[in-house]
Amino acid sequence: MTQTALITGASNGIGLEFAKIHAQKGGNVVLVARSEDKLAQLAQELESQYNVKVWVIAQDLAQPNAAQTIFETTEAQGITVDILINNAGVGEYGLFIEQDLQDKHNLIQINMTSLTDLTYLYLKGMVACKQGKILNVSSTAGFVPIPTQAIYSSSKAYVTTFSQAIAEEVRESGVTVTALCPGAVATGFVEAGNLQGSSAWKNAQSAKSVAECGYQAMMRGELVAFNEGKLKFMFNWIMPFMPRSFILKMTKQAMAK
Ligand SMILES: NC(=O)C1=CN([C@@H]2O[C@H](COP(=O)(O)OP(=O)(O)OC[C@H]3O[C@@H](n4cnc5c(N)ncnc54)[C@H](OP(=O)(O)O)[C@@H]3O)[C@@H](O)[C@H]2O)C=CC1
Ligand SMILES: CC(=O)[C@H](N)C(=O)O
Repeated sequence: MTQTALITGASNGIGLEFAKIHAQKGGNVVLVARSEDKLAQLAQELESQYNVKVWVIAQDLAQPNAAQTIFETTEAQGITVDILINNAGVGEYGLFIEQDLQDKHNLIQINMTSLTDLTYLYLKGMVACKQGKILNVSSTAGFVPIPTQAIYSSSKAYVTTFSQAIAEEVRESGVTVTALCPGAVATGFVEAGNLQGSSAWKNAQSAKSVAECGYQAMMRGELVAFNEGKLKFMFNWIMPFMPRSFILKMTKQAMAK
């Protein structure tokens, strides 16, 4: 049966690659982002190249009602979302007290609140049908506190914890929830988050490789997925045993420009 995937942040980076992967496998796609022109172009390309159905929903996930609007749109069009990929997210760089508070509210809305709302709205139907998959794109940043990314790293800690908790809640239902925790990835995220020059991205991975890893982990129903084995080992078996003061010095240094 053709499965429909709703992918947020599908106009660029990792989300764009998720859309290509799913369409290549014959899946229908709902593309969500702000850039309607880019999404329309991508929709045309995917439909002609893979003979799948593609819908475009242009929505700003920084808006409080964005998730409800997206849900009402798919409901109104009779679209059953079998796979939800909450990929959209924004970064940050700088000392907390020097940040614009509205920008932080937007980051929290996009990275946490809209992700939560979309998960709530679509998970209910998946559990009722006893099938479905959710992939929440988190980050290795969620495993450690990061000076200059204080709210971003906290937002990803939320995504990783939230995803595991609801995965266990619905485990008997046939629905799986996966948190994908990439390391540095070479996308527009770096420029958009004013992160350019930070040594953390010196060995950034490709968006394509991260999406492939995340998609496979989602299909296997993994709880928490890393795109690199060394990161999985480090964040699961090394970092938890390090002194907090040492981790803070290490993350601060990694973000230094
Ligand atoms: N790049 C990296 O190093 C890492 C990224 N991640 C995570 O991966 C995910 C994808 O990031 P990545 O692909 O790298 O970033 P990109 O900046 O390349 O893509 C971000 C996507 O999110 C969309 N987006 C941004 N703001 C909004 C908004 N307000 N409303 C709706 N959509 C929005 C953008 O579309 P548009 O502008 O058209 O709205 C774009 O499609 C994020 O959750 C990020 O935290 C995790 C670890 C590392
Ligand atoms: C390199 C990082 O801080 C992290 N992976 C992120 O930006 O999400």
